[in-house]
Amino acid sequence: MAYDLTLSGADLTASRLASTPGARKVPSPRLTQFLIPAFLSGEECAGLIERIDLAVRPSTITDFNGDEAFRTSWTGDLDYADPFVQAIDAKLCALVGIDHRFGEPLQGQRYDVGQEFKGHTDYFEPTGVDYEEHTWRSGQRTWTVMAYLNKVDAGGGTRFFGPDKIVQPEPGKIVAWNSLRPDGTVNPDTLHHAMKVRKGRKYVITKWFREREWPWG
Ligand SMILES: O=C(O)CCC(=O)C(=O)O
Ligand SMILES: [Fe+2]
Repeated sequence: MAYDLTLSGADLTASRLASTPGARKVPSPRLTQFLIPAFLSGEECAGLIERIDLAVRPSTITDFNGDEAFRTSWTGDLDYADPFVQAIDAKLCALVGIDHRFGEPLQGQRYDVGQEFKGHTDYFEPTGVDYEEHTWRSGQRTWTVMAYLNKVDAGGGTRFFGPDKIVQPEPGKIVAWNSLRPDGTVNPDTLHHAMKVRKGRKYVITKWFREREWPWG
């Protein structure tokens, strides 16, 4: 069997996403990004929401910039020992074709009315004071796979500044992008803002992949 050795791991993930039924590539030369409607079922979304609500703590950020209102949401860590969580994790890893070992533990985020996560990138800023601490073991973040779990009554879109596009929450919808450029450097065009929820609540899960293995137990 012949392999095309000119394809990178990122290319393989992109082609895998592109061939997923219903997937759409965002037509921007500035970043590699895909949208997939209703990838998670209603049952999967409901089970995740229930678990996030049980686990919430105030969200944190790296490289604090002095703005106390920068990320005002809730984070709920999802327990990989839970077979339900494990199945969702496996589904997301299979979607991008990246081994589970390269992913961080799945996180949930909840935004109540007025909560947001202002403009940020998911990669660790190479010039940031926290860079070494966050990357020495598993390396930089590569792909982000995020799923919206519910319909938000008003607000709560994710604005991407590279393509200047707002992705609206819809139950089970995936937005996935690569934080790195083809040469492996970070891509500032992946800057995004989880906009304030105006009415209702918003739930998402985020799965971040790394260059090297995550220290799973
Ligand atoms: O909730 C969103 O729309 C985006 C979340 C996000 O950007 C993050 O958790 O890094
Ligand atoms: Fe983000």
